[in-house]
Order: sequence, then C-alpha cells, then structure tokens
Amino acid sequence: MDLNINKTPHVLTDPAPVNKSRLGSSFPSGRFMMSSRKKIPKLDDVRSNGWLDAMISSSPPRKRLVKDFNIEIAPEDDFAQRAWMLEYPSAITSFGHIAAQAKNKKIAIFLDYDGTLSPIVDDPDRATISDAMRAAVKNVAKYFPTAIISGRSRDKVYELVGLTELYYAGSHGMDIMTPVNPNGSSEDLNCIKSTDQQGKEVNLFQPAKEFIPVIEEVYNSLVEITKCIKGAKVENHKFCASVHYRNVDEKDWPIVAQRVHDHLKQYPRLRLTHGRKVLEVRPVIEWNKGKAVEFLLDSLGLSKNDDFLPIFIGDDKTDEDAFKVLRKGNRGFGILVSSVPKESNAFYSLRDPSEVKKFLKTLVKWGKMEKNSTRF
Ligand SMILES: O=P(O)(O)OC[C@H]1O[C@H](O[C@H]2O[C@H](CO)[C@@H](O)[C@H](O)[C@H]2O)[C@H](O)[C@@H](O)[C@@H]1O
Repeated sequence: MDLNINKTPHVLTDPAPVNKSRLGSSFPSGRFMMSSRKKIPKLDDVRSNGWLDAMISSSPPRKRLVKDFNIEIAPEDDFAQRAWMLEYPSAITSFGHIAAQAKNKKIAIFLDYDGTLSPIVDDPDRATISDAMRAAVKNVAKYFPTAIISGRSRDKVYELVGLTELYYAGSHGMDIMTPVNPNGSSEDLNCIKSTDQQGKEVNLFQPAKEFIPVIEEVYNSLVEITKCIKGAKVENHKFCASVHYRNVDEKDWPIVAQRVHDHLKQYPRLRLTHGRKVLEVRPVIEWNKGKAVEFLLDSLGLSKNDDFLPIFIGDDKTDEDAFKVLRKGNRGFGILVSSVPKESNAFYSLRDPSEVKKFLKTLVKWGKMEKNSTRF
C-alpha cells in the first residue's frame, strides 16, 4: 500500500464487520429516522434476508490507523493471520512454486482494478493508478497476454489505466473488447464489430445489451431515492449500477439497504450483489468475471490446449467467480489481494496493491529470463 502522509485521497481499510447483537442494540427495528426526521418503513426485509449483514460484513476488519500518519497497526490476532497465510501463501514468497507451475507454459494475466491496481479510497472518481503501477502492468503485457476485468464501465477503466496493449472487460465482464482476428472464436450473437479508441476494428461482446435502457432507468431512480442520504453515491456502468455507502454514516446503512431493496422489487430481471461498501445492481443473466475469463481465454485462442496458465489477481467478492473457474478446471489460479484473513477460492495472496506491483515486477523479470533462455 502506498503510504504517503500528505497524499490525498487517503488509502482506506474497511470497517470491521459488526456482529448481530451489536446491530440489534444500535438499530432497534422501526426506530430509524432520516435526517429529515421522516419515519422510514420497517427494516424487516433487509434484516431477514441477510442483506444488511452482508453489507456490514462485506469488507475486511478495520485495522487501527495512527491518525495523521495513515499508518496501519497490525491486528492483534496475528496467529489467525499466520494461519491464514499458510492456507493462502504470499504469491511473492511462493514465486518459485508459481514459476515451476508455469514452466513450459504461457502465462495469461487477468487483473481487477479497484483494490488491486488502485488502492481503495473514499471517492471512486479519485481511484487512480500510480505511474509505477501503470509501468508494471505495461511491462507485464510485453511478456504475457494481459486483461483488466473490472466492475466499472469498460470506458472508465480504460480511461483510468490508459494502456492500449491490454484487453479490457468492464461491468463485471458484461462488456468485453477483443481484437477482431485472433486465433480464437468469437462467433456469438452477442458479439458486434466496433472500433477501439485508436480506430482499430475490434469485437465487442455484450451479453447484457438489452439491459442498457433499464440500467439507465434504475440508475436515475437510485440517484433520486438516495439523494437525501448523506454520502450515498450511485454510478452508472452501462450494464450494471453501483450504490456506494462507504461515505454514509453507519447508522444510515439500513436506510440505503432498505431503499435499494424496495426499489428493486419492481425489477425482477435485476439482481443485487455486494462489493466493498457497494451494492451492485446487475442483470439476472448468468454472466460474471469467471465467465469473462473463459470468454477471453477462448476468444484470444488461449483455451484450446493446456499450454496456458491463467492467473487472476483480485480483491473483491466478484473476483471469486474468476478464482472459482480457475480452481475448478485446475487450469490456473487466483491471487487474492487482502491484508486480512478472508475465505477465498484463490490459491495465493498479496496484501495490497503495492505487493501486486512487486509481484508483477517479479513476473516480468521471470518472463525476461524465460524468453532469453528459450533463445538458445
Ligand atoms: O471490479 P473492480 O474493478 O474492483 O470494481 C469494483 C467496484 O470498484 C469501485 O468501488 C470500490 O473502489 C472505490 C474506490 O477505491 C471505493 O470508494 C468503493 O468503496 C469500492 O467499492 C467502483 O467505484 C465500483 O463501481 C466498482 O463496482
């Protein structure tokens, strides 16, 4: 993690999950008031279906920050941390093992954006990628096919990363741009021809095309129904929408949950998933980051033989779909970015984006060595 004392925005760790008993005493049912002092509907729905619990526990425990210096103090439960690290060893210290698995194979790299390439910050619009991280990703792409698969819209994540040598998938993989003529297949009804930012012909795979108008509609109404909740922010990612509650006072989280939940009842073809202090509104279609990895491997011609070792690096719940796909087929592996113990389908871990950068640099060194050694 980049710990720069004077730098804004501050890099954040997420608040501790709150247990049910605490929730119960802090938020007795039926006593939630808006700042306008209007009574809001009872919160039985979001409680009974576990939404609120999921919101509260959707982020790792808070680590104590030394105020003014933004320095993290390690959690007391060092033992749990060490035990967890045995199960999910560091991808840096285990690099030798990873290299052995990759011997005589070609690696393909899949990267999440927020929390992986860019540290988690308060304002999603200020989640930039550092020049050093951008350079590391650019170098990786010289040796290995590299794709970014983000929950953000494809345009937005391209604008943030700004590297033309990568493949981009936005909206949790519901918007994928691939070259027109790779070795792979792309004959799918959801594929259309388009042009990229450089005017090159490309394929666009958009399995949730028909949802664009409804997402626009629901985005507008979510903005409306959350506008009086201080700190709430809604983003439109074209094929999905995000409702952020990171900057909402914790006592108002149930209001966010209830309003979004009630509103979505009118949209049976939309569903809700949880991310890091964010509720993600998505089409009900069977598509996720795992499917996007499979699609990319296929359309880039990387899935036809066992010669490829796909590696996915991500920090969030939505990245678990990709970890699962790689684990299930025993094809490659996931690396979870987390500084606290979390259950995951990944094989390895990295603590934060600064370790991701270190790992990518190590990968480049190894790639260079491999390339040189195969020359002879
Ligand atoms: O799949 P990702 O690239 O990781 O995108 C997931 C969500 O990331 C962004 O939100 C998260 O990062 C923000 C900036 O650090 C943070 O403020 C927020 O609390 C996090 O949830 C993005 O804004 C969302 O739209 C993405 O869905």
